[in-house]
Amino acid sequence: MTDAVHVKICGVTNAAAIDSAVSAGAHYLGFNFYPPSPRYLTPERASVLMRDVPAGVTKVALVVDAQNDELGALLHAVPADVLQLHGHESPERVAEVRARFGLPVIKVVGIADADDLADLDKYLTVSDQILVDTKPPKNARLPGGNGLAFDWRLLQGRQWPCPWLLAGGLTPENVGAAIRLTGARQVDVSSGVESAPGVKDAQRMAAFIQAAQAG
Ligand SMILES: O=C(O)c1ccccc1NCC(=O)[C@H](O)[C@H](O)COP(=O)(O)O
Repeated sequence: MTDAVHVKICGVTNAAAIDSAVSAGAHYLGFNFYPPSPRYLTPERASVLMRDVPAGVTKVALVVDAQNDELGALLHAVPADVLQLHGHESPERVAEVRARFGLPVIKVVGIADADDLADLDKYLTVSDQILVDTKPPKNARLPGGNGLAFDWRLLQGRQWPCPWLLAGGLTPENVGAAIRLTGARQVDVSSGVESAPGVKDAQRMAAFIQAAQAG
């Protein structure tokens, strides 16, 4: 028997969403520190919310092209377990952040076509995990959390030496098919389990986790 698929619920913004995600079996919770996002939390607010996350659930701090002083202040304020780098961080920058701040790093790589998979390879030795997400369209307001899927067939037959998560436009309705096609053992979702931007829906989170783990 294989282990259950791990689910990351990204962009939780309040205690009710955290409770629902944890009760439904989320393995990771993502806290968003990108100010233009509808899921943004101040470090002060996030710190209060993160304190009540049970041990065993991984608290991920999502940042976009953050500089060292911002990261230092953030990690002083919040008890994050992992950093998610969701900007244009180079492999050298990922290695630097990991060494300087001493936390495991998830680097996000955006995929639109097969060429992007070559970029992904550059991060395999410097990042603890890779989050394989849809590349944001040029006119997108946000670098992630856009509810758009990429062509999952691009991942068929791929194997990487480090753990990875599949993201981008996943929903309770399509996550089973995405897992079957790609072989993902970890999945990440934000807008597909919301009733409005930044508002997580308890029923959709539970349905998503059930579908992922059945998948
Ligand atoms: O969600 C946001 O607002 C966001 C803003 C800036 C950078 C990343 C952001 N979200 C990233 C995530 O981790 C999402 O879970 C991932 O991109 C998938 O999002 P979705 O397609 O909405 O499930």
